[in-house]
Amino acid sequence: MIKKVAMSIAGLDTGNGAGAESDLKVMEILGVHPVIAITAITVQNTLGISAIQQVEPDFLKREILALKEDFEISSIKIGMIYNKEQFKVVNEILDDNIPVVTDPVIYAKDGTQLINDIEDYKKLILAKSTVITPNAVEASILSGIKIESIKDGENAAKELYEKFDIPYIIIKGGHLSGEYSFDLLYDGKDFFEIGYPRLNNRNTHGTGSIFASIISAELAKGNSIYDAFLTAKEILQHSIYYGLNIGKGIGPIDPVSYLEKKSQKYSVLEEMRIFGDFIENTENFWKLIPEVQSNFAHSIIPSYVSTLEDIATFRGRIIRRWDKKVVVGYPAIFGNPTHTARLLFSIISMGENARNLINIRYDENILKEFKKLGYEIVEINRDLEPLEPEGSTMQWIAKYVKDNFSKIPNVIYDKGMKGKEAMIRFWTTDLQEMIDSLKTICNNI
Ligand SMILES: Cc1ncc(CO)c(N)n1
Repeated sequence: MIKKVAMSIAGLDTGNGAGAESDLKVMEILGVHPVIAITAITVQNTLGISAIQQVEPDFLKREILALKEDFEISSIKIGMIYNKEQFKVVNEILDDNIPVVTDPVIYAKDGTQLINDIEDYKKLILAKSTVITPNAVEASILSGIKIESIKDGENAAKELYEKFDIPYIIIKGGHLSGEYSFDLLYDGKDFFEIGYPRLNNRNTHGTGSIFASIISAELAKGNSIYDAFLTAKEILQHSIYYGLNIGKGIGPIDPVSYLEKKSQKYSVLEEMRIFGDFIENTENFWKLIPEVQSNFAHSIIPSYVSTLEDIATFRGRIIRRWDKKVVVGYPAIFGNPTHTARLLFSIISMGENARNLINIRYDENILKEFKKLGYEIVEINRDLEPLEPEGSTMQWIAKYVKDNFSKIPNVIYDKGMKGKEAMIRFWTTDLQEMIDSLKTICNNI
């Protein structure tokens, strides 16, 4: 196995939010092998930086040379780099044939200065970069142009492009206001702007480092700056959404969640197959299927669920045929707005650790079996359901049960009403528990 190798020249954040560790994390996720030259150790947690120990310039040089001698480096990312002496060392080893992505982290979130000797930095580091990724504040400092709008950002990008002869300028608009957060890329000819809905999440530590690392990793793999920019925006949005609420201050964003969610979705599809096999091979299962047929909703780990896209159901439902055969309507798909998916989503939104939900035929004997298995059962009276808004029944059921019983029992049934078939809905956390319970019921009815 061979991977591209990308070098990160950065400070170490003891709290593992920004800097070298965040570079490591996200580059690994993107399939690049990161190697690190540490410029400084920062004593840092979610509350800020309390001390900085810089690495001697000579020692930094030895780190970089050891890496360059051994590996074929496909891109270099430069983050915190402390002072003039360090700039000189780095400047000497920069090679025109290797893309250099520079994140001018002049100040940390708490205001601590991470890069000193700014005038030297401009000459020795900025001007040798292929891409720079300042936020609006940093771009203002470096260009001398105050940035309060996208138009200002475009002017600052032009100024930086012309003054320092940097091929690509990216200015991040996360610090500006507005419903959308825009970043812009300037290549000397055109502006490319990407906006995502602004997230109000508090835990945003590491955003800048991770953004630049994604650009660097993507360039190392040979992707274009334009594709790298798209990838960075997408992963950043995801990582901020799932930012970690740990520590007493501003917690780290979580790029690992991007991979975690993808792999969970794969497991969910495999488990849909397992559940489908169980249904099709279980005697008497047809007795559980109502007139409107059944479906089964299965979710990724509830703490990762953000929309119906995180819940799978069978596109063709679970059908009882005329000859009592039960047929599963594959494929399993995510984001299908079925009753089962919407009810499971609502139950999860109420804070329950629910992952599986099936609707089955209303029958006193089936309810008795659930009771025998030890489940708590609740009846809801659909006469109480408000008529408006239409299509919100599943949300209403979850809220009604939660309000009246504080937790949501695993078996919820109603006796129907005009035009609505009576129904039992059964949810569990554990898939095997659901299979075992349904198997027992099928054996006994
Ligand atoms: C080590 C380090 N690099 C970069 C930043 C900027 O977020 C930080 N806080 N710490």
